[in-house]
Amino acid sequence: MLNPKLHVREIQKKHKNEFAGWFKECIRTANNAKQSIHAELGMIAEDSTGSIGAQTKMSQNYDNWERLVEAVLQREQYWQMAHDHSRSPSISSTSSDFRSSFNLSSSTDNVPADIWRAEGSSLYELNYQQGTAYFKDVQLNKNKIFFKNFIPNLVFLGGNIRAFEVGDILRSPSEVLGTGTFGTTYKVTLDDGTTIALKKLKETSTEQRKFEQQMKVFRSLKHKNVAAPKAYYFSRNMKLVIHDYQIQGSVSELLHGNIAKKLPKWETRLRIAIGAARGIAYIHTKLDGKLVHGNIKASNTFLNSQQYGCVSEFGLGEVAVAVEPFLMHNAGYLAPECTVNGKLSQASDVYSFGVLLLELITGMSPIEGIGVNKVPMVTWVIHTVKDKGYLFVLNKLAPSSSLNANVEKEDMLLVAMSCLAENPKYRPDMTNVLQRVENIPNWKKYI
Ligand SMILES: Nc1ncnc2c1ncn2[C@@H]1O[C@H](COP(=O)(O)OP(=O)(O)OP(=O)(O)O)[C@@H](O)[C@H]1O
Repeated sequence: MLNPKLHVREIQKKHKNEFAGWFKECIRTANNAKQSIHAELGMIAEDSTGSIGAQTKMSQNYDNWERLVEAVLQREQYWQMAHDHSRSPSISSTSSDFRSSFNLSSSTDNVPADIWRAEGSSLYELNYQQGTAYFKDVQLNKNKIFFKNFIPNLVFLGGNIRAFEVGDILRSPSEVLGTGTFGTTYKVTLDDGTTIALKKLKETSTEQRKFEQQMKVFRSLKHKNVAAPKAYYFSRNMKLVIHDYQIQGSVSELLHGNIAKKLPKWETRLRIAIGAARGIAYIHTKLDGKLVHGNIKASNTFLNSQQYGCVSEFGLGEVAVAVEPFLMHNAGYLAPECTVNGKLSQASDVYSFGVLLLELITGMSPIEGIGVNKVPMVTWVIHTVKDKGYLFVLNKLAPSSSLNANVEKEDMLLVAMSCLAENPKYRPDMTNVLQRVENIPNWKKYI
């Protein structure tokens, strides 16, 4: 593999428009080719077990697709980028990070801004506004620069994930983790052992531009309590969203997946609450304070590497198949007004967070029935706190032998109850909720 440190600035200066035009054309042609072959092949067909991996036919399809894209590109002579340059590009072996800026007009959508070698990989990154696409090879031949094996498929959104291709996913073993509101999630183990969570969205007619805009929003989210997607794939027939696989499982599994019904330590639950509150409060500050998570629940909350909660699976309502909030798989978490006006909001996020707090305090699922009438836990708590007070509820659902934990659970129940106000106007905003949740623990007692 050649060292791709190319002295292209001179070329780029002289031929900026030519490069930009080339890339635009290249992406357009490749996308057209990709779409027509997808239409023919129908890409990923799930087999009866729901597995999407190790399908010879599929990898053949992918090879065909790759060959077609390459053929189209070659035919159109888009490979040849630097013809007729008066100065030949040279190869340097002194670069430590391989970066070679093309700095094409990055203000235009779909026009790449940078190309460099993907760390620890044989792929070459091409960055453009919506994310990062990959080439397999870059070659120099005399005064010509060749970009080989254009891979216009997966777009990476930053973060520490190694570059791979849709073909890698198709060839890798996968298992279904579950099917939710927006699609089916698979755990895929890549050939080097890396695991990813891949969500195949239900059929949607979302325009590519809208989809990519939402991905751009995801790309702008950088917070340790927010598990944002790492890559996506968009074609007419298939939309994939890729996250890191969360090895510790979701908070739902931690609370309810244990056969022995052993709850995580109270201290862990405190950290989950604080982390999730930080993540949601951060999301609420984005897009001029207009971004809504829209799907807060225990199965979308995970533990980050510091063992604090982090929230995932947000904003998919914007790009996935249109789902009325009350048809979402979020029974028990949905704010009452959403069942009437069908609109998710930051206030409805606050309500859902209040439900998550109750779940952490009691260890019960929000819809688990209480008493002979099997009243759902959240409804029971809301009514019983009003009738009989906080201590009665805690003694019944969350008894604890430690005085400190009792005090903290009571504080958390107070915060939860304010989030669960029936009228959204009376719910605190997430910044306020965060402050209160952060003040609950008496950390000295845990040292
Ligand atoms: N990144 C991930 N790592 C590990 N498990 C995950 C990951 N993403 C989702 N899961 C798990 O996969 C299962 C299915 O998730 P999915 O998001 O498709 O549905 P859901 O959470 O039940 O509902 P919704 O679509 O409304 O979020 C859930 O148990 C979820 O906790």
